[in-house]
Amino acid sequence: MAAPQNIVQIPKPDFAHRLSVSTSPTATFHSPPASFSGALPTRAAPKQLKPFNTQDIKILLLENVNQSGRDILTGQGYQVEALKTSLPEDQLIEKIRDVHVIGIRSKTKLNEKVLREAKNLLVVGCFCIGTNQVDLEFAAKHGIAVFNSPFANSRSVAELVIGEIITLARQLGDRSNEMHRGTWNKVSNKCWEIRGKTLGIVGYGHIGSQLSVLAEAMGMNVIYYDVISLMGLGTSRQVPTLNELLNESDFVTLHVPELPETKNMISTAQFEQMKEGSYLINASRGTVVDIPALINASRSGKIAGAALDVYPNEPAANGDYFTNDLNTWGEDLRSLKNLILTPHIGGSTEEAQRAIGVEVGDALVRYINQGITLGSVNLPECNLRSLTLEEPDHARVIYIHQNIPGVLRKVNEILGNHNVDKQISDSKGDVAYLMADVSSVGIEDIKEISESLEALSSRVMVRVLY
Ligand SMILES: NC(=O)C1=CN([C@@H]2O[C@H](COP(=O)(O)OP(=O)(O)OC[C@H]3O[C@@H](n4cnc5c(N)ncnc54)[C@H](O)[C@@H]3O)[C@@H](O)[C@H]2O)C=CC1
Ligand SMILES: O=C(O)C(=O)COP(=O)(O)O
Repeated sequence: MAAPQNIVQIPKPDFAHRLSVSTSPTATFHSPPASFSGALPTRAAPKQLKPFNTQDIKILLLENVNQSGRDILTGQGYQVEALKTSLPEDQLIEKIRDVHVIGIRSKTKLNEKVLREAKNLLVVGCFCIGTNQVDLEFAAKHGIAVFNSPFANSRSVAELVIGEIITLARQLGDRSNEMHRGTWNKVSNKCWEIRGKTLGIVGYGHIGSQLSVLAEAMGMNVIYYDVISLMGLGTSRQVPTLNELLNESDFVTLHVPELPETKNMISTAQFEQMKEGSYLINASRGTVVDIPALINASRSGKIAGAALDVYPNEPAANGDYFTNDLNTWGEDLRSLKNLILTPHIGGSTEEAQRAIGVEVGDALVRYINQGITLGSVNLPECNLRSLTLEEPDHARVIYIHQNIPGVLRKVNEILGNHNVDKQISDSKGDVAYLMADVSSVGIEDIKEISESLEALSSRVMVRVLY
């Protein structure tokens, strides 16, 4: 479980009025919480909170984000609404208009249409690995940072796949279903040990490489195919083409991201390349396998079984939704032999979900309170050591802007009237991120800096934290 977070100081009620500016986080000033001393260790005591209204930060968490993440966010005094499911697009649009932060998992599609309505949105937390469900480029161009948890559930997926390899090799799904129906069917025909068999891993990233180690420990030979050249763990071996992998493998398992290039990566031609009686496992994304082609390969006996955890269309909530209404081939798929179907549970373990909650929750707090973008998947990664107690009249200026010539000169003209203690700036594609800590500034100075930056034509988003 996450360590309990310190509760932020209760704001003085008249503070926003004294500032005579809105307390909207996209336009206003926030100080870091006393509980957070920054990503880099510092000897000086972290700066105490000045009173400000953190109650104003509204967060919507969808898809049953783990309690660990919710605790971190509510511990900061943010207003958190947590729902168990994702939302239909129209309801999502209604809700997203209001919030500064949204937390999602793999199901919620934050496409351009939805993000266009998200006028107050500062940051998206993907409480999962995949970020294919978010229009990352649109978000970046509108100054919305996106964070994820790049590997906290990798082990859970790898373990599920190990379980599926044995389950397929021993036809456990079918035997268990038969027993549930009262049928005793003791067979050894086409049931195998996995020792000495070849596992072909497509995509040798966090999950693929973790799986490689586990599979070798169980006596499998491991080969892998990846678009980049990677060092094999143990005695695993990279093969130069997907076809070579398909030709050699007894089990093929897919661990690539959802990309245009991975759409229907395994289709009729690829099934033809697979060994007679081999097995396919997909716990990556539903678009990677052409399901009608899989149905044909299974019916013809080309493959002896398959395990699917992900589907092109997945329901928003738990219930009896896995029908032809969801995917036209639903019933055909369900009728196949030695086919394990799971409802996208690869990363769904207590360990993984807790760790993801903490990792993404912390990243959101760091970003909201300090503007630190370390780990962001769509903005340049910038960090500055935190402000301390010895720096009482400092402010942190964050200027997200178009990556075009001449911007820094204009920004520094604005900041130039003050002492800039430290500054960092980086760019990624069309968007650049600047952080500067300025000293000896009062409320009026902060207001003036904020308004001057807001007026620049290169502006994407301005935030001032103090
Ligand atoms: N079923 C579930 O619950 C879960 C599913 N996933 C899915 O698994 C995917 C993989 O996860 P990680 O291993 O963490 O990702 P990763 O980014 O660490 O590794 C992906 C690997 O695929 C390779 N790759 C990309 N395009 C390729 C192509 N066209 N051909 C061959 N290799 C290619 C990359 O070079 C990289 O090495 C995620 O993108 C996500 O969609 C992740 C977690 C849980
Ligand atoms: O981490 C991922 O990318 C996954 O696919 C797991 O998604 P989930 O959090 O279970 O919706």
